[in-house]
Amino acid sequence: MRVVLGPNRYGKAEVRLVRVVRDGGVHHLKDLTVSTALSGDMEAVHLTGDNTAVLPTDTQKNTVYAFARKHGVAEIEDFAILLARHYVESQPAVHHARVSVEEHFWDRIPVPSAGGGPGAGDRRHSFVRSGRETRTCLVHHDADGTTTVVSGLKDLVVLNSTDSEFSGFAEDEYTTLRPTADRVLATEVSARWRHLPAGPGKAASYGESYDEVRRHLVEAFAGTYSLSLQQTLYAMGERVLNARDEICEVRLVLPNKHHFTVDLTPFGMDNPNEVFHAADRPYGLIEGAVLRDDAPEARFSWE
Ligand SMILES: O=c1[nH]c(=O)c2[nH]c(=O)[nH]c2[nH]1
Repeated sequence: MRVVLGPNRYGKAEVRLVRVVRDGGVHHLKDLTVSTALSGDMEAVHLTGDNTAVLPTDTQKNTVYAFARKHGVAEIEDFAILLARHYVESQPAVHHARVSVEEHFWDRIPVPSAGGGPGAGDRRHSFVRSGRETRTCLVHHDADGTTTVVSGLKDLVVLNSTDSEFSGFAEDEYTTLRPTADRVLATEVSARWRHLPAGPGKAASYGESYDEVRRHLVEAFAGTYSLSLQQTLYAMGERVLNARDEICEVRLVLPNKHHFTVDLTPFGMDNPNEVFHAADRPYGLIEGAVLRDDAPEARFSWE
């Protein structure tokens, strides 16, 4: 028996970066959490403690801040690609880089004004952290020249207060769930979508692509008469793939945020689907991938 080193990578996790762009007196914010991980010829460091091949995680972190200053931060995918290529192309021992970025949104604080007179509008340098979802991306760059891009979002909470049923399910001796023809359907969407290798089509930036995929996901959730969350999941993925040529696969994680009608009969009241207990756990967890049948090999895209 011989012991060998298995797959490994190392990097800096969750570098918090805020970049302010000063456009005259009007400021713009980018608030990111960046994680980098490198792999390659790392036998020596693990087996003998020889650090020659190791670009320190501290350096990886510094590069994130330096690149933010040098190149600015536009779309998170572009920033991640720049970093991933830099680590691989500048370090002979590094054969693969994985960069993940989360973007936290901020909204401008509106200026209060009496009757919308002079001074009405948005503050130039004051922001409130948005209640919106978090935008994400995961980029890999390999020494063979391959770059893969997965974009995504998380913490997007949506709810339909009707147009959702769940019935006709399998039953056994442990089943107590009653079929329902009208329930609340709520979920916190985690979605990731894989771009075709060429990236978004000529006209589409990653920003436009993100806005459109998000719109399609939300509209598909709202517009689907749901017989199960699984069916809604498929409809959401299918809608994105039909609408967006640059995407070849969508992966969704949808917790079923159960809303149970409260029994008010002890108080002599009915409850015609109006008062609910929003349970936080346990929750159903529905996960699935929807993809074009001609999608290219994913290789390391999702890792
Ligand atoms: O949409 C649903 N899918 C399920 O698989 C399931 N299981 C369950 O108890 N409720 C639901 N709802």
